[in-house]
Amino acid sequence: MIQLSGLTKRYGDKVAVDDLSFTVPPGLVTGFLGPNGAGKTTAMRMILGLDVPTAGTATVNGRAHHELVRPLRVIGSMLDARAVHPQRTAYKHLLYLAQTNGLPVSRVHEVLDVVGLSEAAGRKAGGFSLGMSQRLGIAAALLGDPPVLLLDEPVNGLDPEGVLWIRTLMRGLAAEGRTVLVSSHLMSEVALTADRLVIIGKGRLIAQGEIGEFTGTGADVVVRTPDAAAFARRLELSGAHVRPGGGDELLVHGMSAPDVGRLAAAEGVTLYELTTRHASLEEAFMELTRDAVEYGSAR
Ligand SMILES: Nc1ncnc2c1ncn2[C@@H]1O[C@H](COP(=O)(O)OP(=O)(O)OP(=O)(O)O)[C@@H](O)[C@H]1O
Repeated sequence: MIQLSGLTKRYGDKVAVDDLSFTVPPGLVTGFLGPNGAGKTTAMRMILGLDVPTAGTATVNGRAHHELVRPLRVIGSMLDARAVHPQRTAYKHLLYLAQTNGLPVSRVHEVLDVVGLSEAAGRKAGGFSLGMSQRLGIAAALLGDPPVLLLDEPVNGLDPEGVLWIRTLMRGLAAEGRTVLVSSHLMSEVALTADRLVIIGKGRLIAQGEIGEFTGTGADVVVRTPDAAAFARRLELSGAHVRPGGGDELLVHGMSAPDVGRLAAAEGVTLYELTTRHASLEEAFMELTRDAVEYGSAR
């Protein structure tokens, strides 16, 4: 489990992470979402003890990172897959990590096998494709067989096969009971893998919950009725926000389909259609983070 409590990081006047509190439970993949510059990497760096918080705490299984005796056995991470000495072979890179962290050499062979790099183990990491580098980064994260995994944008720049591989791996790791936190700035990408979402913008928590809870955000009720104009006024009087959908169609916001149906029945209004239109996850994400985009495009 990862726990953030009032976590804050300031760089001069800039607040990169602002009073962030949330819990990442075990046994699930949690997507850590936010537009570019939202503070995801900074928060992850503080969880990993690479940056010191200005205020607040981040703990991994109840301890701050610097209190962990064998950190790689508790939390494995991939922040920047390219951050490997280019002249070092994949095997040597993992061997060095294993030896400096008191892990058995047998683990090096095991993780190379898990990520499908056994054949390329003797090649220099500097010559690796992005996909191979990501696999090596994941191998390093898995080296200590940790119960907690933290991956920063792991599918960035991968081909479809690589994306599918990472998704399947993350789901498998969560199914084994591990805590998996994976960041992304694309909702569509996380939606296919994550069970839960934590959404941040400008360093602050915007929303969190199970993935199904987000599709309801921004849902419109579509109503078709021959009395469109009159029923629109009646809906507005009841507190709904109504937009004309063209012809006999109304798009109702802020009132559920059952409530719209009940109002129509009470008013004796004939309905041809009454449908809840769920916003896609991507729409929900854009809606939630609209005011939190650091460099939004002018509209
Ligand atoms: N070392 C630093 N010094 C000054 N500002 C920083 C530093 N590191 C991050 N920032 C700023 O903090 C904010 C959050 O950055 P961060 O990289 O954590 O965001 P992110 O959500 O990971 O974004 P991305 O998806 O683009 O990687 C940004 O405005 C960034 O410019």
